[in-house]
Amino acid sequence: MTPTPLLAVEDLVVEYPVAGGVFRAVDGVSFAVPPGGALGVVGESGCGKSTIARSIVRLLRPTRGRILLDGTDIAGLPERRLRPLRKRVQMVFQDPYGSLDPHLTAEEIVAEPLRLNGMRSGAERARRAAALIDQVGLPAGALQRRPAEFSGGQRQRIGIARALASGPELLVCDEATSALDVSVQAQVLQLLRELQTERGLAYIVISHNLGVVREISSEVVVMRAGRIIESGPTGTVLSAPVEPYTRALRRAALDPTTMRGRKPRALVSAIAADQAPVAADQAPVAADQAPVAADQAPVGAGQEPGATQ
Ligand SMILES: Nc1ncnc2c1ncn2[C@@H]1O[C@H](COP(=O)(O)OP(=O)(O)OP(=O)(O)O)[C@@H](O)[C@H]1O
Repeated sequence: MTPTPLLAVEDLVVEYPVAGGVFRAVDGVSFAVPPGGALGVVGESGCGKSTIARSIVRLLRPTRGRILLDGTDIAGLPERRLRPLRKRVQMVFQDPYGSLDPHLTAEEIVAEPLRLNGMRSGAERARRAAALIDQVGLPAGALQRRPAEFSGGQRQRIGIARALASGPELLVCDEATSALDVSVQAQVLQLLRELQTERGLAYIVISHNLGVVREISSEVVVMRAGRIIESGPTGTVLSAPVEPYTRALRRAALDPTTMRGRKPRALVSAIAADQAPVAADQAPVAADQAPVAADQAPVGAGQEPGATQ
C-alpha cells in the first residue's frame, strides 16, 4: 500500500483578478511529496512557481483544487482551522535581505514563531533560539546581531532557523539560494540536506536553477505557463528530458554564458531561441494584466507565514 503523502496537490488552479477578468497563473497542477521527500519545481520566470508556493503555505487561497496536508484539505480552510496546521509547513524566501525584520536581533527573529506557537517562557524561547542558530551553523555571537550585520548566506541561515522554529515537516524553499553566490549557495544546500537527514524534513525546492534542484530533489516537475509539462525522478528528467522545453532549460543551465550571475529571465531568451512560440492561451501575462492592487490581492498576499503564527 502506498503511504499517504505528506503533501498532495491535486488539480490546483490559481487565478489572479486583473483588469477585465482573471489571469490563470496555475492551471491544473498536481504532485505529491512523501514524508522526508524532496520535490523540485523548475520552469522559466512567470510560469507560476511562486504562486504554487504561496498557495501551499496559504498566503494565497487557490481558486480551485485540493492541497492535502497529511490528508486534510487546506486549500479552502478558514484561518481559524488553518492556524494549528500552519506550523507544519514553512517557507524560506528568496530574499534574505527583505524577509527579515531589520530592527530585530537574530534571537528575536527566531524566537518570534516560538512565541506565536505558544511558548510562554522568554528564557525557554531564548534557549531554543540559541539551539536553532547553532543548528544552522551560526556562532553564538550571532544572536544579538541584526540582519544588516550579516552576509547574505548568513541571513538565509537565520531565515532557515526561523522556519525551523515552528518544527515544520515540510519546507517550501522559493528560490532560497538564488540571491547567493555559488559557494555560499552550496553551503546552504548542504545545510538543507543535513536537516533533511537529521530531522526527516521534506522539501519543495522551487528554482530556475536545475543544478540546485539536482542537488536536493529526488523528483522534479517542469512547469511552463502554469502547467506541468514533464515530471519524474530528477536524474531521469534532467539527464534524458522528453520535452523540448526541458531540453532547452537543461541546455541553458549547462551553458555558463547563459546562466552565470543572471536572473531567471535569462532562460526565457535562451529557450525562445530554441522553441516554437507558446500557444496563445499559454502566452505570458499581457501588460494590461499587471499585478492587481493590494486590496484586490488574493487572501493573505504579502504576509509572511511566520508573521501569522
Ligand atoms: N498578484 C498578481 N496579480 C496578477 N498577476 C500575477 C500576480 N502575481 C503573479 N502574477 C502573474 O502570475 C504569473 C505567475 O507568477 P509567479 O510569481 O508565480 O511566477 P514564477 O514562476 O514564480 O516567476 P519567477 O521565477 O520570476 O519568480 C506571472 O505571469 C505573474 O505576472
